Amino acid sequence: MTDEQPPWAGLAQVGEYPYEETHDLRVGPDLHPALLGLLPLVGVWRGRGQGDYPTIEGFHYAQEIRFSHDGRPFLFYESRAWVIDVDGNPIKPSNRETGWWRPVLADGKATDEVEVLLSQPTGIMELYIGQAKGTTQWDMATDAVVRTSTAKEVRGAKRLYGIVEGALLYAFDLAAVGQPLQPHLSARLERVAG
Ligand code: HEM
Repeated sequence: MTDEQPPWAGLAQVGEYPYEETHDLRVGPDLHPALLGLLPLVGVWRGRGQGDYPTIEGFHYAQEIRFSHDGRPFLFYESRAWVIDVDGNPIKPSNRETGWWRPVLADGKATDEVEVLLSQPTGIMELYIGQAKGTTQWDMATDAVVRTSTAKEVRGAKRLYGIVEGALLYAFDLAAVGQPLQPHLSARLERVAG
C-alpha cells in the first residue's frame, strides 16, 4: 500500500442505483422496441406445477416468476419455486433461477430468435437458443450447459413457454443423471402483477 490517494478520494458518496427497472409496463422506462415480441411475458406470474423424473418421487410445486426490463433490449428473469403438498401448503423451498432473455437482433431489429441465459444455485448454468412460434410461444433447447464439479450431471434441457388464455404455461424436459431427455416439470401460472 502506498500513501497515494485513489482518484475518487474525496468525491461525493455514491447514491442509490439511478435507473429504474420494472415488471409493470405502465410505469418506468419505455419498453425497448426490440422487446415487443417478448412483451406478453413482462410481469409477475404465480402458479402451480408438477414434477417428476425416473430417479425421484413425483412432486407438486408452486412458483413465482418475474420478467422485468430497464429500457434496454433484454429481459431480466427470476423464478423461485417451492414444493407443496396437494392442498398447496409449503413443504420446502426448491429451485431458484435467474437470468436474461435476449432477442437476437438483425439490422437493429428483433428476429424470432431469443437467447436465454439461466443460472441455478445447484451449480448449473444453461444457455438456450430459442425461437418464437407465433406471438405467444417460445421453444428453446440448450446450446450449452456448464456445471460445477459438485453439481448433478445435467447434459441438456428443453423448455416450451406459452401464453394460453392469459396464463403462462411451460413444459421443461431434462437430460440428466444418466437419463435421456424427458419431462421434469410442467406448470401453469397466472399473472399477479404487471
Ligand atoms: C421449478 C423448478 C424446479 C423444481 C420445483 C424442481 C424440483 C425438483 C425436486 C423436488 C427434485 C427432487 C430432489 C430434491 O428434492 O431436490 C429435483 C431433482 C432434480 N432436478 Fe429439479 N426442479 C426444478 C428445476 C430444475 C432445473 C431447471 C434443472 C436443471 C437444469 C433440474 C434438475 C434436477 C436434477 C438433475 C435433479 C436430480 C435428479 C436425481 O438426482 O436423480 N431441476 N428437482
